[in-house]
Amino acid sequence: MHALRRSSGLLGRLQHCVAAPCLTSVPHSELQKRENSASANTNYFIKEALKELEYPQKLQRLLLTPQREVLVELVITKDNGEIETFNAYRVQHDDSRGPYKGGLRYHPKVDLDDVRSLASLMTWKTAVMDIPFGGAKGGISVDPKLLSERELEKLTRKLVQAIKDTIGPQVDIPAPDVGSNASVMAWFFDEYSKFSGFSPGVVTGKPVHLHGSYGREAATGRGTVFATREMLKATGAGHIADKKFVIQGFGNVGSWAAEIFEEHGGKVIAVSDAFGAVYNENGLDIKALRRHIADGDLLSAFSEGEAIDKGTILSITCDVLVPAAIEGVINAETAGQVEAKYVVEAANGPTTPEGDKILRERGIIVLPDIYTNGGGVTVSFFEWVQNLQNFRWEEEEVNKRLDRAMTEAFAQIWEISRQKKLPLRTAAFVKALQSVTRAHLHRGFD
Ligand SMILES: NC(=O)C1=CN([C@@H]2O[C@H](COP(=O)(O)OP(=O)(O)OC[C@H]3O[C@@H](n4cnc5c(N)ncnc54)[C@H](OP(=O)(O)O)[C@@H]3O)[C@@H](O)[C@H]2O)C=CC1
Ligand SMILES: O=C(O)CCC(=O)C(=O)O
Repeated sequence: MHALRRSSGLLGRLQHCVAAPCLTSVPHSELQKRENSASANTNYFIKEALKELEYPQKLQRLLLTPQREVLVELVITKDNGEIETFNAYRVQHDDSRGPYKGGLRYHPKVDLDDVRSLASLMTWKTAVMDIPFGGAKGGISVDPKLLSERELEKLTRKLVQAIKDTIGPQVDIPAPDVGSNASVMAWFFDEYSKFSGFSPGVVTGKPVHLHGSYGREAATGRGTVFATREMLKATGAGHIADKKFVIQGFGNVGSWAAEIFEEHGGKVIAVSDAFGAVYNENGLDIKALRRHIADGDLLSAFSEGEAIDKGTILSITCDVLVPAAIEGVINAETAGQVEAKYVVEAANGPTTPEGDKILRERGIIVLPDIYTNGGGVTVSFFEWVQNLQNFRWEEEEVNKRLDRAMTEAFAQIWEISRQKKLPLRTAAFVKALQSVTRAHLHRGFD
């Protein structure tokens, strides 16, 4: 711990970084910590793990503080000739273990505080999964459903033009998140390459025919299933095959997780999206449901299930509840209604500290986000490696490596949890904090 005394030098450098690259200044009100904000919730969980580690205050601050925050305004001309502006963010939390890495969220409610929280989660996730990346996240305050494809493309290209000097294949590598997808990543790659030459490694989650990786689209859902399998095994609960699952969110992560749970013999008895929910006590036919949605039909109109109020999804009796949509859904009001033995956090930040406390008191085991959904960034890492090598792996190879990564990370978290008698979330943060701290100490601060 001797080297930690030098952390004030690094803090100085970080403070400089925070101020220097902002393309417009961040409103002071935005920078103030909000009670119960997403970043306050994330920091609460980190601090809980820091109590186990007893690191000096300056080091704690270094681990909690993002290294750089970029806020830009994007202006596009819409198809009808009107001009519209959007706020966009990229927060780079920590790069001690490798280039910054994390998705781009296109959502009307996204703000700097959300992105700050999500960037921090990426730092701990890459460390938990032991892949050589740091943590970052980006977002645009936009409802992508209200833009035409052409407008969305323009907006993405404007984002690249605005942040191109702070990203790059060895610097910061974005990826899909809520509201963005492989097409967005293709535009991103194309626009960046205009400035820097052919650079497929600047972004992951690209279409498979355009330097994407087999298996990336399904990776977060598939990783969630592997994670659940390991948890059920370790806790003596048996296999996925005889379990009932309820999934909130039926986008990329939720729908792939549902399909792969079903492939493993699990019964997915209810799923929801932003507009509705559908239930079948014998298990929904997930492939048929996905086809139904791909045809443009409402999830709740699926004829092989009963439409239910989406507000009831968290309280349906099941073995495993999988929040796979948005933040903060399991909170002081809802945690008491959860009727599952396990909560598997496929979404980022679905449980607030208050919600987490209630689940713990009720003996419900929570598999934390920074591990559960780490399959996405793990296969993003595989994609990046393939891009650097100009080479392609078979899907079977990708999935096998993903399985190994999820299994090994679980074993380490489980061991810490057992040895230190900690909930899995705190154990995961302990593992991640130790790994990131070790990287900082080895690299030095001068
Ligand atoms: N994509 C990835 O690889 C990764 C994603 N994650 C996390 O997983 C979560 C989901 O991301 P992803 O699947 O990519 O996003 P998508 O945009 O593909 O899907 C989000 C899903 O959540 C639904 N949703 C939105 N609001 C609500 C609500 N209030 N109640 C119920 N459902 C709702 C959406 O419904 P609708 O379609 O009707 O809008 C949609 O089905 C996020 O927390 C994300 O950060 C984590 C790691 C990697
Ligand atoms: O694939 C990636 O690089 C990051 C995905 C992401 O944003 C996440 O894990 O939350």
